[in-house]
This record gives sequence, structure tokens and C-alpha cells, in this order.
Amino acid sequence: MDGLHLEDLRFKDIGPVNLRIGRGECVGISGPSGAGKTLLLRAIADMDPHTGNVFLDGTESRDMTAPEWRKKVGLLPAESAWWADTVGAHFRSVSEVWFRRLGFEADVLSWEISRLSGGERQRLALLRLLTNRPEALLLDEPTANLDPESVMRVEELIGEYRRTCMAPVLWVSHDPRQLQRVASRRFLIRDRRLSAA
Ligand SMILES: Nc1ncnc2c1ncn2[C@@H]1O[C@H](COP(=O)(O)OP(=O)(O)OP(=O)(O)O)[C@@H](O)[C@H]1O
Repeated sequence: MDGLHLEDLRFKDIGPVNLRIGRGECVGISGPSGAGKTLLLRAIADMDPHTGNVFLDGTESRDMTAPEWRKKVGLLPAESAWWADTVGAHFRSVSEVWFRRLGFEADVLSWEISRLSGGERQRLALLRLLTNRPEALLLDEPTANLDPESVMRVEELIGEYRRTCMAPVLWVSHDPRQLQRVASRRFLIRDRRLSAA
């Protein structure tokens, strides 16, 4: 079965979550603060304890090592981690076009991490994730720190990646209008359950 498939997924005291996201489809998730949206993405990425099954194109996460799974199922956390001094040290391959499309010039690769604003970090973390070519995307509030123009640029780039790579996308946002724009189906996590929004 193509796409990302969650079967009886339970994590912390939340679930069971059953959901299929087709290839090239974007599903939106919203819900009150603390409802478990981040935990859902982390369970899918096999970063937190959970029960149930997660499949990508019919292959179960348990049939791969955790690093293999996380390379295929790319998680963009709400707060990105940076371990080296400069931006360029975090990128193995670079698509200058993508940098420009998110408002950066090529010299961004020489920038010190310590000088990055919250919005710059968020856009660069997205570019870093996409250059690893994940087959599915888990996005935790990917535009939370951005100005309206950057929000549009990010939405367009993710949409293009989704269509070009036919990637299933799970997009967490507190902005209902954004989810209307980017997602073909929307769900709510509340009271430890996932339901249609
Ligand atoms: N490592 C952890 N150990 C125990 N509880 C945790 C852990 N991480 C998160 N929680 C709790 O689980 C609940 C869900 O957290 P989660 O981060 O998934 O919320 P969220 O829906 O993403 O919220 P927000 O919209 O504020 O980002 C919260 O009550 C949180 O305090």
C-alpha cells in the first residue's frame, strides 16, 4: 500500500491513531497546546516509545534500522538542532535555487549559527531536511516564526517538493487558514483522540 500508513498507533496515553496519507497527499493536524501533536510526529519518526505499526509504501518501520527509517521519514521539529559552527557545515549537498527561493543568498553557507534569527533557523532547517530527500515529511509548525512573505515561500516550496517527489506530508499547524491552503484533509488531536476537523 503506497504512502504513509498509521495502524493502531498509541503513544503516551493517546490513540489509537489510524490514518493513511497517500503519496503526494498533505494531511493537516491541529489541536490545543499540549494535545500531543508533536508526540504524534515523534512516534511516527520512531523517536519516542509507541505501540502499533507505521508503514511507508508497505514497509514497516520495524523492518529498518531507526536511522534508515528517519532518513526516509523526515521530521522537521519545531525547534531545530545545530551542532557545527557554520550553516554550510550542516549541508552535504546544496541547491542554490532552493536557498534563493527561501530568501537567502549563497553566502548564507558561511554564516555563524549563533547569528541566526528564529525565522532563519526555521527556513534553513527545512532546506537541510529537503536536501536529504526524505520520502515522507512530518512538519511541526514549519512556519511558526516567519513573516507572511516567508510563510508563502515555505508553503510553495513544500508543495512543490510534495508534488515532485510524491511525498506524503503530515503538517502540524495552529493556523486553520494555513491548513485550508496546504492540506486536502484535516484532523484534530483533542482529548487523547484523533478526529476529523
Ligand atoms: N518527554 C516527555 N515526557 C513526558 N511528557 C511529555 C514529554 N514530551 C511531551 N510531554 C507531554 O505530552 C503532552 C503533549 O505534548 P506535545 O509536545 O505533543 O504537545 P503539542 O500538541 O505539540 O503542543 P504545542 O501545540 O504546544 O506544541 C504535553 O502535556 C507534554 O507536556
